Amino acid sequence: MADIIVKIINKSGNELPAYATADAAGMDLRAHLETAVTLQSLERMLIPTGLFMELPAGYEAQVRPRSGLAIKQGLTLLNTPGTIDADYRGEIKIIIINLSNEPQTIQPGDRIAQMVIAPFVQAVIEPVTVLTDTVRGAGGFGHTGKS
Ligand SMILES: O=c1ccn([C@H]2C[C@H](O)[C@@H](COP(=O)(O)OP(=O)(O)OP(=O)(O)O)O2)c(=O)[nH]1
Ligand SMILES: [Mg+2]
Repeated sequence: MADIIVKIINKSGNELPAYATADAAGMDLRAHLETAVTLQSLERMLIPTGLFMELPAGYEAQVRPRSGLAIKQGLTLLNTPGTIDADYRGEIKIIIINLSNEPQTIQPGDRIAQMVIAPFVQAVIEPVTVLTDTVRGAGGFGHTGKS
């Protein structure tokens, strides 16, 4: 299988994103900060990474929370999974929110999120007036498994 090449400009001074283990799905992303920042309970903040990327056509990057930060500090991503488009050339930024009851501090270089590279398809939208019948029909939101 050919390598999927992701071009990255790193203006952060932090190490480049990398897979921590042989079969890791995500690469951790680090905060590009001059000084530590503190988020109050329920406060959200846009944290820069200092990274600028060029993904191959047909691929996106998904920015996801780290489970350790979520369980230990209540820090998660407000828009998870964040979508990085293949044609985006701006800085990758992370929307962190503090869902804990206490203030939480992020230090420069902290690993605040992880990034998964994934293929996607662009669909062709076909407007119609009737959809095909199915067993499920309009049932949803806990519809199955009831007698
Ligand atoms: O967590 C995120 C989400 C998005 N982006 C960047 C890359 C993405 O390609 C662009 C637009 O993201 P999105 O489509 O989610 O935002 P929008 O609110 O729809 O803005 P736009 O109108 O620019 O698409 O912002 C990030 O850096 N971090
Ligand atoms: Mg958009």
